[in-house]
Parts: sequence; structure tokens; C-alpha cells
Amino acid sequence: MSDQRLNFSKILAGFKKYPKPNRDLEYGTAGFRTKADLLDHVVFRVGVVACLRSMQKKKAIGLMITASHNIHSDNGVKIVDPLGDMLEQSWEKFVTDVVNSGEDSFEEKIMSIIRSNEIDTSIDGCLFLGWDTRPSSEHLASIACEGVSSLNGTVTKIGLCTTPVLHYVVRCHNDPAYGKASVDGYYDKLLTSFEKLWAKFDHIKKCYSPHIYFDGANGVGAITMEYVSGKIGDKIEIDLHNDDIKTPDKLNHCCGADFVKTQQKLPLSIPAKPCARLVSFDGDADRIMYYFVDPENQFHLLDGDRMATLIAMFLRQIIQEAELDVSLGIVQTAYANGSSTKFITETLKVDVSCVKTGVKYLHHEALKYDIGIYFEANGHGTVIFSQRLKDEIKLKLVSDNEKITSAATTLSLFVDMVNETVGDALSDLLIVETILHAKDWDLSEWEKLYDVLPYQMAKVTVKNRNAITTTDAERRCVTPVELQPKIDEMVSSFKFGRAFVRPSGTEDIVRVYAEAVTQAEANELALRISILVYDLAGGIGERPSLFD
Ligand SMILES: CC(=O)N[C@H]1[C@@H](OP(=O)(O)O)O[C@H](CO)[C@@H](O)[C@@H]1O
Ligand SMILES: [Mg+2]
Repeated sequence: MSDQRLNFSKILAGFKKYPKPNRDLEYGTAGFRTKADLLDHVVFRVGVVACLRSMQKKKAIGLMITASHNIHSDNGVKIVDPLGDMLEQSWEKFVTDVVNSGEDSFEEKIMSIIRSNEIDTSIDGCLFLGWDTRPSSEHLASIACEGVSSLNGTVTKIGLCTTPVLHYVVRCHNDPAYGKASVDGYYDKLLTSFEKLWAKFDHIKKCYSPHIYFDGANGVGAITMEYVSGKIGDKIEIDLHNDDIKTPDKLNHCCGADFVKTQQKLPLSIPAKPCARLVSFDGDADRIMYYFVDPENQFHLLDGDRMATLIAMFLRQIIQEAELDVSLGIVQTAYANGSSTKFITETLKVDVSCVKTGVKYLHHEALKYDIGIYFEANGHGTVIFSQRLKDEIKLKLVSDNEKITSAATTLSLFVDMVNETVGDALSDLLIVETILHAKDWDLSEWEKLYDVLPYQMAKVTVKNRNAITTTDAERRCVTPVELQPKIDEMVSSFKFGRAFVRPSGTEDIVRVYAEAVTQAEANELALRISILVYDLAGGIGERPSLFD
């Protein structure tokens, strides 16, 4: 181990320059995320640890500065592992330890990471850095660079980009067979395969309308779609809205995928044009929502569950046509609507599994299938394909049977249109548009696949949210011990009732989810469970009330 790189005085200088406030932070499902002005010390230290991770893996690592759908004054940082996936879980603890350490203990913490991971510190750390449109992002990115430099690592700045672009570029740098490691390479791969697939299904359309109204959340997704619109505008006309990235406080304000999903209503400035196809991205363009307003002015949402089922249905048919013997499965979380799970198992007859909230859990589970489709209900998801599947497709492409080669070509183009590294709103949009176009469907046809059960989500503030622990993919509560029996009793009095509670990984609250046969009952169940949580798990602030 050469100690030349380990110039602790350089790291110490950064620790002194960016002092840590009193409050400790934890690397959660979304990395570190909080008020932007509390993050200087965090990004410096994350730069240091990410550099160590790069040395350990002898591969490039990514750093993304974003707080996704949060308010403009927040920010955050996430580490991307060499294959473009989320940081391995064992390292979440290392990075948390360093971020929270004092000036007197950081050296020991860093040495312990180096020793326990047998890191050869003579290796050059290599990082790719991206950031979103937030006013604080560039400043934080430059401090992250200082952290990396303190270990003499090198940084390639991708600059302003979506989260999925950064994941993609990191993957391609380490695995050049996956694609060209640049923003242009990303667009080129996705859009070229989209155009070719489009041409395969270019028959007369009765139902599919080549027009979408797009909500960019006034974030980086708006820039993406402006570019994409110029490339595919001859196929889909994209009407851009919420594309003001110059006015910071507009970011995610009453718009974006998270707003649409949680509020179940139109975002600002999207026209309530009956039956038009409406789409929202979130602030860093890794989530997407489809929705429409019917002629009676009712709002209809097509969320992550809907996308997973649409994709499974399409791919199941193509793999049958290509005569491929491969496994196909969908991965969901407890937030997936009960009707979607029923439809997948009983009608589609596709394997479905449920995992804990957080994309890393879904991604990991999806790796078990040749085609693993994973989506959180909130619109974050993608599809991953095994090497075995990719090899089988190649064999089918040279089959003598025209139907088989045609299906294999479709599948091969589909694979290239997917950003397998992480949920990607653009890739998901291209996938959904391709399938709707191929099926000649509008959103109401898509919606007819199954009826969703009305649901309600609520938040309860408690003294210590970690007093709530869960099991069975967060569907059952273990502590406080008296809570789950009471939830069971409450749920049993509601037809098709289902409910669960879990501590949020990104906010200091407990989340409550309830489903029932009518909206009024789902609302009531959510409220009753919220009161249980408040009473049994140390609620603070105002007690949820049935009469407010
Ligand atoms: C109900 C919900 O939407 N939860 C979100 C939210 O996590 P919480 O742990 O619920 O705060 O943020 C995560 C990171 O973006 C995302 O993966 C997850 O789906
Ligand atoms: Mg996001």
C-alpha cells in the first residue's frame, strides 16, 4: 500500500474548510438528501469515500448531485457503482460513518475502510460527476471534486444531466460493450432502437394518437425532452410544459411525477384536454407518470404498476413468438396496487415478487429472471435482461423462420431501448410509446387491463420513526408489538381492505398506506391506521383526527 495518495493532511484541510454541523445524516435509499446549505461537508466526504470505492473496484464510480422531486432548496448526493447500479449496501455504512465523523476520528475510519476492503491505494480513483438544475448543484459538485482530489482521484464532469444518464455513462465506461460512455452515446442508443422499432409497427392507427403533453417538472427532464422532441418529433409531437429551468422555485412546484402520483391531479399548466395523453417526469427524470382526463373530467393515472404490467404483457407475447424459453418476472413493493398483483398472477400468469421499498432491492430481485421487470408504484423502474437471454436472442436472429427472426429483432431492439442500469423516465417513455403504438392503444385501452383499488397514503410524525420495524417486505409491522394486531383488526372490517405502515427512508415520518373498495373507505382506513400509529408509536404534533 503506497501512502502517497493517503495524504491525510489534504483530507483534514477539507474537513476543516467544510465543518460538519451537529446533526448526523444517514445514507438512505436516496443517498444523502437534506437542505442544500447543510451539504457542503457531506459532498466533500462523499467524494473521498467514492474515490476509495473506485480504488477498491478498480473501476469508475459515479456521483450524482440531486434531490429528485424535493423542493428546490434541498439537494443530495448519490453514489453509483461500476455497473451503473446503486452503491452496494455494505458501503452505505462506510460512507455514513465518514460523513458523521469528527476531525479527530476520520483518519481511523478511512484506514478501517481501506483495511477491511483490502484497498490498494496506489490505484487512481476515477469518478464521473453529474448534477441537476438546482441552484446549489454546481457549487456542491465542485466541493465533491475537492473531496475526490484530496485522494488524487480524477473526475470527469458530465455536468447537467438526468440521474439515469449518469448511471448509463458509468456503466458504459466500465463495460464498453454496453454502449458509448457519453450523453450523445446514450441518446443515440435509445433513440436509434426506438426509431427502428417504430418502423416495425408503422401501420395505420385508429386509436393511438402521436401526440403527448409533457410536464418536465421545470427540471432537467425538460431539457432532455426538448432535445428528444427535435429527434423524434416526426413520430410523436411533444408539447412541452413546465420547462422553465431558469426560475429555481418552479422546480417540482405543483408539477412533476411525484406531485401527480401523490395528489392524483393535473400539474400546473398541463391542459385538461379530454383524453389527451399526458406525461410527467420528476425533477431528475428517473420517474415517469402517464395520466389523462376523461370526457366527464375525471382524472385517471397510469403509474408504475401499470407500466410493469403493460411491459410484461408485450414482452411475454414477443418471447412466445421468438420461441424463447426464458424466465419473466415482475418485482413490486408493498405499494403496488392489490389489483395489479392479482392481474399479473391470475390473468398474465407471470411470476411476481414483493420486496422492500427502494430501487436497490427491486433491482437485485429482478436480476433473478432472464427478463426482470421492476417498478415502484411511483413510476421508478426499468427492465433488466440476463446475458443468457441476450445470447439466445442472437441465435434466434439467424433462424430460418421469418416469424421467429422478426420477434427476435423486436426483442433485440427493445433491449437496446432500455436503460438497464436504473429507472429512466426517457427510456420508459420510449418503451410505453412503442407498445401503445404497436398495439394501437390509447390510455383508456391500456387502463382497461384491470381496475385499480382505491388507495390512500398518509404520513404520521413520531418521536422516533425507527421504533417501527417491519417484516415480510414491509407488509407487516413487528414493533411496537401491539400495532400489527390492531391493524389486522381494523383492516378486516373493510371490504378488500389492505394496509401497512413503515418508517420512511427519506423523510422523518412514518408512511401509512391503505386500500379498500371505495375511495371514501380507503381514506377512512388510512386515517384510522394513522391514529393507531400516532397512539402506539409515539406520535408528536397534532393527532390525526377523523373529523378534519
Ligand atoms: C412511497 C414512496 O414513494 N417511497 C419512495 C421514497 O422512499 P421512502 O422510504 O418511502 O421515503 O423515496 C425513495 C427514493 O426516491 C423511493 O425509492 C420510494 O419509492
Ligand atoms: Mg427522481
